[in-house]
Amino acid sequence: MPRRTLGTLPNKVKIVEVGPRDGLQNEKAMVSTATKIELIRRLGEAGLSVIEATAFVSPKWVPQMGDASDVMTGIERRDGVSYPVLTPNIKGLEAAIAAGATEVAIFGSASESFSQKNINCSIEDSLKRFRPVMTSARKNNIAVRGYVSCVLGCPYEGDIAPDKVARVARELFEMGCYEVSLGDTIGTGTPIKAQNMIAAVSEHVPVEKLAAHFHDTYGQALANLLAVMQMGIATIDSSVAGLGGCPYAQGASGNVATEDVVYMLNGLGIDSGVNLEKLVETGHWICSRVGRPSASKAQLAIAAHMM
Ligand SMILES: CC(C)(COP(=O)([O-])OP(=O)([O-])OC[C@H]1O[C@@H](n2cnc3c(N)ncnc32)[C@H](O)[C@@H]1OP(=O)([O-])[O-])[C@@H](O)C(=O)NCCC(=O)NCCSC(=O)C[C@@](C)(O)CC(=O)[O-]
Repeated sequence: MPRRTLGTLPNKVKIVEVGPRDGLQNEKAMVSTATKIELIRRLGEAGLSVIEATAFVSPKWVPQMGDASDVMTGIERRDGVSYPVLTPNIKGLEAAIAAGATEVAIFGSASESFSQKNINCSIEDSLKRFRPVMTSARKNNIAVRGYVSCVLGCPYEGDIAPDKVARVARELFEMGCYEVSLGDTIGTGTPIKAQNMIAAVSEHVPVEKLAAHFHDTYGQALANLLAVMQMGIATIDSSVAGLGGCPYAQGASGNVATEDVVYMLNGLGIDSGVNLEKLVETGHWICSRVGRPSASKAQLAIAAHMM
């Protein structure tokens, strides 16, 4: 039988694990700093090479990230693993550097309303605010990643035109972000919509510099990922056990679960460097710690055999 293919897919995918930050930021009950540190350790042990550790944001806005400095100074750093953190402004960057961060992320939005709700300023002002962060990061040898939220829809404005996404992504890239992560913050995207958005953005930012950051609110995230991988996307953001949601996007569920992504990649013969069994154990462990069921289908299925 001829071997079936899904078009051109990458040989290797880099997973950016966002569970300790995006996954936990929306938890109502405070998760202890020790649990966060242990989660990051276990994720490293499972083979994740990029683990977004925390966010140096205002604790009044996101109380769960109020222990950012303690998390960053408390983690055990593994060789070959990077631990980026969110920094919305210079104050965040300075605190992140003081806590030993070597990589940060700035985060903007393709939606004017979401920008106001999330970071309390317009898109234009956010870009102005990011410039000194970039300059200072460069001086301190800190790598900077960029995020664009609401790339496939906004909780306040509905549809977002791909050219709006492309504009913000281009600004972040031209400012010096080494990679731009495109967030389907509310998970409303579907595969063709996701491909159209990537087509628009990749006219301005090389596709190998883009990452897909898809939430799974409508169960579309894996389908959307496969669709954009066919266009050359080889960096995927995901969250262990599918934990998460955005404090400024009511009803949005977590990122696509890392376990589900790794299971799909394994089935496609694509290397991610992640040990699925160890990841499943980690997903099981963090769900028991935060007292919620896993949102990962693969985790539930595999754990049923393992535990
Ligand atoms: C950006 C601000 C700070 C503006 O908030 P603001 O109120 O306009 O800021 P401000 O400069 O007027 O400062 C207000 C207070 O916050 C303090 N402050 C100011 N900056 C910091 C800081 N860095 N760290 C700690 N404290 C800070 C500052 O010192 C002051 O304290 P006070 O004098 O009142 O005691 C605020 O809106 C904020 O922190 N927003 C963060 C919201 C957030 O974290 N959202 C979730 C992450 S984004 C996301 O999830 C989407 C993503 C990335 O995953 C992709 C996707 O899925 O789409």
